[in-house]
Amino acid sequence: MSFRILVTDPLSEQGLAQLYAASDLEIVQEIGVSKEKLVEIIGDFDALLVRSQTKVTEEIIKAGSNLQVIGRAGVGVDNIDVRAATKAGVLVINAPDGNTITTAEFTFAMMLALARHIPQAHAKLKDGVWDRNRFVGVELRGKHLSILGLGRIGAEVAKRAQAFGMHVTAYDPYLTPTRAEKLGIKAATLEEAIRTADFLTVHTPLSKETHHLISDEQFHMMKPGVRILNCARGGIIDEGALARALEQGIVAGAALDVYEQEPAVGQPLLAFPQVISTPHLGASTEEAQVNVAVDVAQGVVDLLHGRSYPHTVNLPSLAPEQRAILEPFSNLGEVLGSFAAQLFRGGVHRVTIQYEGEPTQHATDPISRSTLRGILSRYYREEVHLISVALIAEEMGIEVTETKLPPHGGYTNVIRVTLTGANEEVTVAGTVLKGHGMRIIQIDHYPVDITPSSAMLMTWHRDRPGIIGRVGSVLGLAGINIASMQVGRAIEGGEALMLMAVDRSVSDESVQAIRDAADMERVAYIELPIA
Ligand SMILES: NC(=O)C1=CN([C@@H]2O[C@H](COP(=O)(O)OP(=O)(O)OC[C@H]3O[C@@H](n4cnc5c(N)ncnc54)[C@H](O)[C@@H]3O)[C@@H](O)[C@H]2O)C=CC1
Ligand SMILES: O=C(O)C(=O)COP(=O)(O)O
Repeated sequence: MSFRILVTDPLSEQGLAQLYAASDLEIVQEIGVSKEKLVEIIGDFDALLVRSQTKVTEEIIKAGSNLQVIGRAGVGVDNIDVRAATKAGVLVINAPDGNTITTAEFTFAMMLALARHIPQAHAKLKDGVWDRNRFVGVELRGKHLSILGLGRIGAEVAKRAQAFGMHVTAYDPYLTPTRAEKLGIKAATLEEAIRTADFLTVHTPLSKETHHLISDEQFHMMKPGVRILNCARGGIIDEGALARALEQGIVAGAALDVYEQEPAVGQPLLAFPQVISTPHLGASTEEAQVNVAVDVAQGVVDLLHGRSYPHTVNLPSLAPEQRAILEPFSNLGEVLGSFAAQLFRGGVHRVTIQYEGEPTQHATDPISRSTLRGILSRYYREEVHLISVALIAEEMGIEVTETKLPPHGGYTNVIRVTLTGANEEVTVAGTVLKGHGMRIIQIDHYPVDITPSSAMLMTWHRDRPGIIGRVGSVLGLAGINIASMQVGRAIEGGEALMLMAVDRSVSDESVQAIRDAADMERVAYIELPIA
């Protein structure tokens, strides 16, 4: 099998070398392709590689009928409709490590340039004016730097600022006091960070929460004379509010690398002499471009070949050893989910996945995703991807709850799936027995013990002699062998169920014949996702 990869933004050739080296990959470069052309051609590709220029919209993703992976050679994925990709089961990956230092250095270059008016003085001299009086700057030493977003880049900016004798304060909702202390940084609230800053720099992703994080209200809290930097994403700082703050003299200067609309030619902020600006160059060094292209190309190669990659944006990534531990539980979850969904007759309102024992010692998200896939595959017309299961459940209005309990009832591990609807509830539980594979151990309130198989038959009936024989003869006439069988009943002569693993599929006619022959309450033929 071979794969086709489309590259639409300029990526380092050195980074792409491993793609060219692989014999089963065909690489097509269409740099700067129009949206219309992209929609037209994307259907022929298994992977799309971009930087920040290509806007990967829902329309493009929908047209990408063969698309498996969208790779972003860099950090920010705000140019990719990740939700649409998730819904379509397309993995989005990025390369967040390769440009950290480059972007931190760039931010620092911008801070120094801003403090000392280097771009303005340079432009004057190039124009033939020797002016030593207009460009008196400020020192960084002793100034308060506030960093909003202390992630990879924010932390590297902090280190460099400390080397310059700045006092560093950071606001980041995920910053722990221990980490702040280790980095020698003052952790603050957003307001505190805003009020104390001489220099304020943003290093968050652009999200609903960070959009216009700095707007008129925040500018009015700032110390007059503050200097602002944005080398993260346009839109974190409200550009209109920044222009007003510059006009009002609150902001002494701003350094911008990123803009709400890019390319930002003609952006009114660029007309302010106190604003220095670059065309989204933060990650543009030879080193960073090789790094991110190598990383993302490796990610695409690994994922297309069924291996894992650590930087998946819309699916938690697992280390191979973790994968090996979780795989049997994920397979069990999918089987139980599929089983429960086939017993369920109405519309599911709620899915409860209960974990007991071993699975609770690990991240259960991958198991829950597989369980949901088992359930949703019954209802959804198209193939259900692990990437999109949570979103599909949300869109179908299904509430998903996970609970975790200590080991119970003699099993070291149990997964119990309960589907609840308006007037119906179905529970199926199972376990993984070391060296013996999965077992189904409970169906509703009946304890059972049976190895699930790809074809199963289940009956609900009143416990009485002769039932097994009648079912066996109908199956025998249809040429279907019973591989194993379990009978469960609460009390003698009461409600009972029979569960059989059969060697091949059972037709609707045979299901009806069993129902008639043994006067069964219900007979269900169940197919399970077992290879
Ligand atoms: N100008 C350029 O060319 C480049 C820009 N970038 C951008 O820089 C930004 C930071 O990148 P990294 O440090 O690699 O990302 P990161 O994910 O390591 O760090 C982001 C930090 O922001 C924090 N955060 C999230 N929401 C927040 C909020 N509401 N308030 C405060 N903090 C919040 C997170 O907890 C995290 O610590 C991204 O927007 C990225 O796209 C990255 C590389 C190059
Ligand atoms: O990595 C990021 O988030 C960047 O902003 C870099 O963007 P670029 O790849 O230079 O278009």
